[in-house]
Amino acid sequence: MTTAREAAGHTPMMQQYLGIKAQHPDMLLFYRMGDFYELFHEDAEKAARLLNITLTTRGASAGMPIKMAGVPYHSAEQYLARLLKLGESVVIAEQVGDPAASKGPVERQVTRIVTPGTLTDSGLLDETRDTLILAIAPGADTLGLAWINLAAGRFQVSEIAPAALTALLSRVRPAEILAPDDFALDAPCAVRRLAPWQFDSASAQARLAQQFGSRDLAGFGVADLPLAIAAAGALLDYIQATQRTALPHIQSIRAERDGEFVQLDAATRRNLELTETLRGEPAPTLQSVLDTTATGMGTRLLRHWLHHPLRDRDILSGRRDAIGVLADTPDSAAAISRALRGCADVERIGGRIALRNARPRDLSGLRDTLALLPELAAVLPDDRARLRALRDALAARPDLHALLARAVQPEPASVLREGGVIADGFDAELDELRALTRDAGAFLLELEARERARSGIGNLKVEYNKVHGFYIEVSRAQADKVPDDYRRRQTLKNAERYITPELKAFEDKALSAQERALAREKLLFDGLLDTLTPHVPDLLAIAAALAEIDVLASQAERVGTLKLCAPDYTSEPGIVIRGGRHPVVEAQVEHFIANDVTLNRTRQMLLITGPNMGGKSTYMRQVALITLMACCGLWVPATSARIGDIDQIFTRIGASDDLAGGRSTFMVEMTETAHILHNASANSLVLLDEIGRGTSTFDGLALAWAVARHLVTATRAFTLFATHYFELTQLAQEFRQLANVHLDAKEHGTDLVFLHAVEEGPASQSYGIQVARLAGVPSPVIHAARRHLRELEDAQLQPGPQGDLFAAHLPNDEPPPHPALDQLRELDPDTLTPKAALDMLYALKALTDTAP
Ligand SMILES: Nc1ncnc2c1ncn2[C@@H]1O[C@H](COP(=O)(O)OP(=O)(O)OP(=O)(O)O)[C@@H](O)[C@H]1O
Repeated sequence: MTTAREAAGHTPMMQQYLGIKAQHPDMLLFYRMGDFYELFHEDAEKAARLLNITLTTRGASAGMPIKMAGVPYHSAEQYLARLLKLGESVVIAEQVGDPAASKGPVERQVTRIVTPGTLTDSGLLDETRDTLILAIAPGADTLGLAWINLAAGRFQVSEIAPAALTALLSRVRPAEILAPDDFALDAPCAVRRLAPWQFDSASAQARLAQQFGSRDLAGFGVADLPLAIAAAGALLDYIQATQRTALPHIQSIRAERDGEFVQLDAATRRNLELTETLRGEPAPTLQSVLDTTATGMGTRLLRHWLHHPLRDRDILSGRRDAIGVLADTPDSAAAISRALRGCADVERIGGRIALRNARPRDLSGLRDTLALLPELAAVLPDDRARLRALRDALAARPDLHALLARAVQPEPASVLREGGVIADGFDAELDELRALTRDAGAFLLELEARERARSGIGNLKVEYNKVHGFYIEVSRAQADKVPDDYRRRQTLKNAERYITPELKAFEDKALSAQERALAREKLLFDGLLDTLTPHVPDLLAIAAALAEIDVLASQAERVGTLKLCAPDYTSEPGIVIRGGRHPVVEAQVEHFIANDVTLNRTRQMLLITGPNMGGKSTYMRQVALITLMACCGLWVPATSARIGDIDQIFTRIGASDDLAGGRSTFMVEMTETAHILHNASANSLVLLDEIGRGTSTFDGLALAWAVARHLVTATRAFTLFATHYFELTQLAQEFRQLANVHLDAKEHGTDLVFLHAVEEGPASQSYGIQVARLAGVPSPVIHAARRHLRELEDAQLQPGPQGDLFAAHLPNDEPPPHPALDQLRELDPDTLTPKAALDMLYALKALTDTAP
């Protein structure tokens, strides 16, 4: 920061700059100078590095050369986009004073602050995903969270345990996080630090109530979430400070309910490649296979659905049935998609209207979209409640269309400052000013004819250019014939240019008419935004309906193309899928083999064995993906699917180390396993792929064995457990809830053919060496491996440590459950009198003395 004393030695302009910069020390300041935004000092160095632009110096201030880098005003947006992608925030200071009228530097003001999480400009936003900003207010053992999609005005809160933060961040995916200075956070996005006092719950309550125009927050169902409210208050203040305008489209706040979503942790979201591959690419993923939506709104909603699978069966069957109706009427689904292709991004336009940064083409796009709504409503089938509700939402605002049709030119200019936005006939004064400019042509022709006659100069011309305005041009040879009232304006090599009092008077009128017309257009445009602002909530409701119709129609199209079926939602716990396929792998192989799965209370865990490359991972993932798609209300790649209530999906798949986080491959594997064992319930779906392979064989085997056992007996989660430890298949003899299934391969001469069909029972062979040969491992190595394998197999026939490990050792290691535990399980504390409770305590104590 710069003190007044330090600033004193600087030029007046630098003093102004430093004054503004001192208010925003941790953001880049774009300081407008003529046609450039300039950055100075450290900002200049940073921008030069990040944007690869030239770093120069400019004069000196306080005896030091000033480092400077600049970007042209007209292409500033592309530089902004790059900085925001890198997580930087940018403060924009514009010239607001009149350079001609001001002594000293022109007055400048911060007009907006662009941050990664509060973007709303169409040029800067990614059309395919929501941009969100999230605030964290930490409490003793709870975190208050609030996040907002500013472009759409959606405001959400939640309170969670600190351990659940990573999962929530991987779901919400904010572009920017606000957190108090002292809160330790390692986030994959821009983090802005605020002072802890900015997260004050009491003032936040008042601030939010004022924003929503309500007396208190009782009506929003958030009153009992003080930390979440504190986060919401800090967030709202920050947004207000960056946008520097009212936020009329933020009208309510919603708390997420416990158990609303099927929970997925961060690793599971990644492993299932819902919207990004493990390498971070957008395809091939579940979204890339399913997304045939026609609008950015549809793409974003589908992405949101895939990341927010629900447990509310009414909503899910509503979506599923609507897709079914549209799939049965392919003509209307196609007509809907056609109409949607003409729709603008009403959600973001609505947001920009509210934030007063809408552009002319936002309004023409909105007008054209509103015009399409009746057509869309007419082709939307109405024999399902969900579709009827969506159709009603479309019928909302014919009056707004009429207004925009009258007010905005059919193809308005892209920016307001050049005019050509407001339609003729909308405003009498504008029409009159435009007529003055337009009629200039006729007047000038008439003047030219008159002056030729008056002067007798046949080639006299009346013309205009930007620098000199209007003039009469006469060739040098004729110059002595000009009348007396001609005043010389400019001398060229072969011609003289003149002005007359009449032409001067016309010039003043025409130029000022043009300027006044532009000012008038600006005024009318602002007026239009004023008129539209109170209707933004209606526009956002229309946008939500368009997005959902888009997703439903696109999924109806997918039903036929990808051969999907409608899932059944049952109250019985479990998952039963017939003819299931992996939607992404299926698109990549020539002939995909469909497989069944049955998981229920008597068949809780499937232990999957089979050769490498056999299809174990594919099979497990397809069960998770089909379950997840069903929990999004989508049709699924199977011939039938019955899905019980699933509360969470966990995956422990694939090896990856987290070197940056200081965790080895095995450590990551065990951390994820621990997380599953702590958090999975009897209604969870758990996928475990080759647990324990990252360590020595016996350690790994013993761990895998114990994990499987715990999941079957204690957690009772529906589990798919793929393993190369054949020894584990013996567990099926111990637990009837555990079944062995396997994938197989057949050797055809030197070839190995994978069958990809899931069969009951354990696998007989692993074919690891054959797969290694297919992969091109040199034949001496393959031969040596074969020889060694035979030796190992011979050694195994002798009683050895491995046999001991499973036949006798480990199972007997487990002590039988203590009888006191059984008594405790039977006990119902609510029905005990104090006396009985005391007696029970003595009885339990006596048991611990006698039992082993
Ligand atoms: N059901 C199927 N139908 C057709 N092809 C399949 C099927 N399942 C898997 N595949 C093909 O086999 C390849 C390997 O499958 P996957 O990775 O699931 O094997 P895996 O048994 O998990 O192997 P590993 O034990 O080496 O991890 C897939 O990339 C796919 O091309």
